[in-house]
Amino acid sequence: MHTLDLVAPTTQELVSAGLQLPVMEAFYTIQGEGRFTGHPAYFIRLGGCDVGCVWCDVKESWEAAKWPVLSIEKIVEDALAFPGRLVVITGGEPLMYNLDPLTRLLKEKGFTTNIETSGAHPFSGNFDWVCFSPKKFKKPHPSIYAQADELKVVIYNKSDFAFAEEHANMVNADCELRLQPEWSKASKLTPEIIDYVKNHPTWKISLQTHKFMDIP
Ligand SMILES: C[S@@+](CC[C@H](N)C(=O)[O-])C[C@H]1O[C@@H](n2cnc3c(N)ncnc32)[C@H](O)[C@@H]1O
Ligand SMILES: Nc1nc2[nH]cc(C(=O)O)c2c(=O)[nH]1
Ligand code: SF4
Ligand SMILES: [Mg+2]
Repeated sequence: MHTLDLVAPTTQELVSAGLQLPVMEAFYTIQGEGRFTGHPAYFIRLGGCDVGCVWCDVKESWEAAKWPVLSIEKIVEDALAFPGRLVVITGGEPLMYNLDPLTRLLKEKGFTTNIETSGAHPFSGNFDWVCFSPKKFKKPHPSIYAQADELKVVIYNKSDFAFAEEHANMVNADCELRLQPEWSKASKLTPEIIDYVKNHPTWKISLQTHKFMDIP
């Protein structure tokens, strides 16, 4: 005799569907970088990254299994407790996950949705602003180029200027172009970036202003 069991989906299946996601931390702060510098924003930092940047400032995010898996309803409910309605989804590498359900729910609740991504995985989600920060350590997925509203390249050594220009040639013509000094080398690199931007005025400089303010 066969019984037809209704088997509850596993956590892994719910994560694959984007209905539950590993969250390293979520915090209300001031966007420190890029186009929305200075704007109050609620950051959702998803756990897990396979890009491996040597200078990454959140290496503790890399291992997804370390972080609690939360339902998208809980993630959005937590965001609603703060007065701001700008959300930044970051990580880790947020595009490791299907972001369609989370961004759909955030937009239903009235949030503006921004993402910080290396573009190393297929694009998903409904975003008002896509900040694409390509990395030499893992090639971006082709789906990111048409989506990027902002290209933000971290400058760690001189060869990164050429890497930045290569990517500028692949994004849409209206994509905003920014160069951001790698934090630990910022005192040496910032004058070089200032010179570069003055000589290549399609670029702007982006600083990690939250680190100067000593806020998350
Ligand atoms: C920690 S990453 C998380 C999102 C995604 N994995 C990415 O790299 O875009 C957020 C932003 O911080 C930048 N970033 C990370 N470490 C940095 C550092 N040491 N100095 C300057 N920017 C850094 C990244 O390039 C990215 O624009
Ligand atoms: N204040 C603040 N601004 C940020 N902009 C991008 C960040 C990130 O880690 O994705 C970040 C962050 O960690 N804090
Ligand atoms: S892609 Fe982003 S989170 Fe991943 S290692 Fe690089 S900077 Fe860190
Ligand atoms: Mg950060």
